[in-house]
Amino acid sequence: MSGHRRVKDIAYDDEELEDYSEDEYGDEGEEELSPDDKRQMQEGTTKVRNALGPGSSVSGKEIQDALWHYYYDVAKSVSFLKNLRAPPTAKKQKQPSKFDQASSAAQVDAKKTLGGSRSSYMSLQGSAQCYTLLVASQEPDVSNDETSAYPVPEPLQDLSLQLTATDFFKDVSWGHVPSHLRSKITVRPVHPRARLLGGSSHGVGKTSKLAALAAARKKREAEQKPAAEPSTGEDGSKWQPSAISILNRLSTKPGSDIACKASGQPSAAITGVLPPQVPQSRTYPIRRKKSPSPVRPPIEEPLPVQDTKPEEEAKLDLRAPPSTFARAILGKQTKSSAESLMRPQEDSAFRLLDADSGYVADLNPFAGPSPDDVVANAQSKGAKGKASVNVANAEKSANGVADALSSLSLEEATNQRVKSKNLNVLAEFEKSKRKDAASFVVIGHVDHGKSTLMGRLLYDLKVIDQRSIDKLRKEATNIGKSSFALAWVMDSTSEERERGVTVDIATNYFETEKTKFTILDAPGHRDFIPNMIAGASQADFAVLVIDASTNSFESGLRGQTKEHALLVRSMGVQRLIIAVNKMDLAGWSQDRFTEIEQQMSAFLTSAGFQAKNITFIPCAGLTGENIVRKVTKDKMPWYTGHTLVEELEASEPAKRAIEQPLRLSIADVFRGGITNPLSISGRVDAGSLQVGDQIIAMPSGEKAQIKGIEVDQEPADWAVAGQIATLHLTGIDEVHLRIGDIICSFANPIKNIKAFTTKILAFDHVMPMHVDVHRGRLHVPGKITQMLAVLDKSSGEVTKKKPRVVQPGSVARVRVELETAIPLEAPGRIVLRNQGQTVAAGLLESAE
Ligand SMILES: Nc1nc2c(ncn2[C@@H]2O[C@H](COP(=O)(O)OP(=O)(O)OP(=O)(O)O)[C@@H](O)[C@H]2O)c(=O)[nH]1
Repeated sequence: MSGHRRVKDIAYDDEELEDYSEDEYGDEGEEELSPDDKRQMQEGTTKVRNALGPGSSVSGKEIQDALWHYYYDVAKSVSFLKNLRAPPTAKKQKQPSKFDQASSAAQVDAKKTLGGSRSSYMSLQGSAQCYTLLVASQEPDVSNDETSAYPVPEPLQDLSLQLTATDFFKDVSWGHVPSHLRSKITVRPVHPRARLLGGSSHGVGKTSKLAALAAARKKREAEQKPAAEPSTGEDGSKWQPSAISILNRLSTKPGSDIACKASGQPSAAITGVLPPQVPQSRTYPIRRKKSPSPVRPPIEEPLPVQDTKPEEEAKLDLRAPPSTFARAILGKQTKSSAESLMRPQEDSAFRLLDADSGYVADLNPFAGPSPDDVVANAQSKGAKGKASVNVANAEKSANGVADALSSLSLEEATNQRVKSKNLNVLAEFEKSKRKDAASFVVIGHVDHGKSTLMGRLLYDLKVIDQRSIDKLRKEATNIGKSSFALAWVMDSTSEERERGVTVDIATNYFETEKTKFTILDAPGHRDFIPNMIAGASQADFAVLVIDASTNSFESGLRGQTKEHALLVRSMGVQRLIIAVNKMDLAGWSQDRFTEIEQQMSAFLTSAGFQAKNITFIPCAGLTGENIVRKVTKDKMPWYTGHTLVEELEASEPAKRAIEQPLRLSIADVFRGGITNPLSISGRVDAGSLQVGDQIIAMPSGEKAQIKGIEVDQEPADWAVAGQIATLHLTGIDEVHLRIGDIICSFANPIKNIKAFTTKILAFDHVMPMHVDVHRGRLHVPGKITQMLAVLDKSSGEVTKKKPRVVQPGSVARVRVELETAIPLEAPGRIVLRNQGQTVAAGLLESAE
């Protein structure tokens, strides 16, 4: 929703506010693209069309789908669409594989014999990468119908790319199957997947706007086409697409066991001969036209199959049998019910592990204390300082499974007490002569070259060896993304590599003579701003990457370049290095560099950065100019300043709040091995800690003890503010530790609060509204309940009391209430977001 409409919709009444956020967002998202999306789509379509040339047969819809899929990235969309239309022979010059040879032979054959008439289709070109095959019966093609869980793409126009499965397998001996038994092969697109669009696994936990729009579009299309109805059975019951696709896979071959069971014929595996031909309705149990339940049949009832005898129907229960664990838990008392859940065709291998077979002894798991009780008992005994845990008691009371657990708990219990060296950490830090530690977040609009720049930095500093880079180059080239090889040093997940888009913060390390640096490479795409906020919350300073090439700088300004800069400033970052990147594409032009420098300086100083804390460096991450090695005179004779590394080194060490109470924001929680079963990592925001310290985790309020510390991936006795440390903990369960929680000193914990007053800088119109409150990795829903005052930007004095709306760019004081209490304290920094947009960033003034 635009800020303009929001102003009109102001409602101070709490009840009205309740309805404000999610429903409206969902509806609007389903209706249409946002104006920004529309603009990007329009611009992108024109650019792609131009790049493809007038002779291209690519449709407008295909272009828009590609732009959507690649986040409006024109280059990627063009290359995808070109590949889509490229003739199969043009794709690879190298020796074709046996499969390729067979496939092209089949295509030639099919062209000769079948001409242009095609009843179904299959794109062979590119199919290996993009599609998986599903074999469906020759009955009405459910996977091709609109209600299918896997809608099939539009048929390709180029007939050389279209073949039926029957054509393809025509010359294969087992293809001589009577025509009424032949199957059709349909394609199931693997992409796009909603998960990537929906943000990272660490992230928001709800579908992104893009994913919501895509889902809505799909839903609308399905609703508009009555052709979807053929999936209704004779009795009017609708088949469940997902269930059907599962059954399709289970009933692929007429001779398979399941198909034989459905038909009442013995399977080939049992008889050693192929089954006689059977009527189709018997062969494929998916045609459950008399199904009484369209969703899932009741457990006791067999899957209804047309013309199938009742006792045979029972054999069609396709449910998975209970696991060994489930059977062990169910034990003998529930044997009959367990038995009733078993499929009749269960295999003998499974029976070997059957609870009745003797491998799992008579188990009555409820006779003694539960495994959790045993662990808890042992832990509490350890915590009380008893020298030894009463293992005998545990053995007596627990069954076999619990015995194993009790021995584990014994070890954990004895580890509970970790002796502190009682170090004077401040003195240790002073005399340690450790290199300075600094972490910086790399920010900027999507695709401006952040990851490539960092990959180049690590490569030129020899943190990454030549072999690893060669390997990445090869892998990137194999999927047609050779230009992303350096970015892959940072972007390590398959999703990120496939899409060429960073999703979550990537961390890497390097050191120079003076300083140990931690790189926090942030995603540039606006859907992943929560992850960017998380990265920025751990940074001492920021590197803002700007693409200098034509139009890119300008589109970045309308996109995330300004938003990221404002966000980091609001989160306390004062120093900014601006890498004016891709200077190779800007012809190493001094004019372009100066233009960017002037525009950005004006904006950044108005946003609260001091001119002395901003530095501009012209560079090219891809080719490596001015990153570690200086640019040669023939390219940029006009530049005599620092390289990026020199500028990083020149950054003054950030002031550390070492003497304040301990505050560490958890960035990750992980289970280690036997020696360190539970660990967390995060930046020490304030204070210090050492091995043996008692700490408290907030908001859970649970205590724990530090068993070990790692700093810079090496064991350490202590850590201080500014360092990113890994803590191995004992005496706490992992359920009490979540990403975003705060680790505090035992003596001085942070408070959980449910409301606060904050001074905000408005990015958008701000009014009483629902907001997500972000603090580092933590974010909770809340709402702005009171608009207290508009403030003068420089003096902070009240210029207007109780405003109805705060305009973008203004500073104001508002009161925020949270749905759940979280650990926050003044002067903490928070970001307020609404419907995926950053509306304000603020400094906490008082907590309630
Ligand atoms: N010509 C040229 N291309 C570059 C340069 N730096 C990056 N690129 C290309 O720009 C594209 C995007 O680069 P990335 O490093 O993935 O961009 P990013 O900013 O990290 O992208 P996100 O993290 O997804 O926001 C890739 O194709 C790079 O090869 C450069 O200096 N010159």
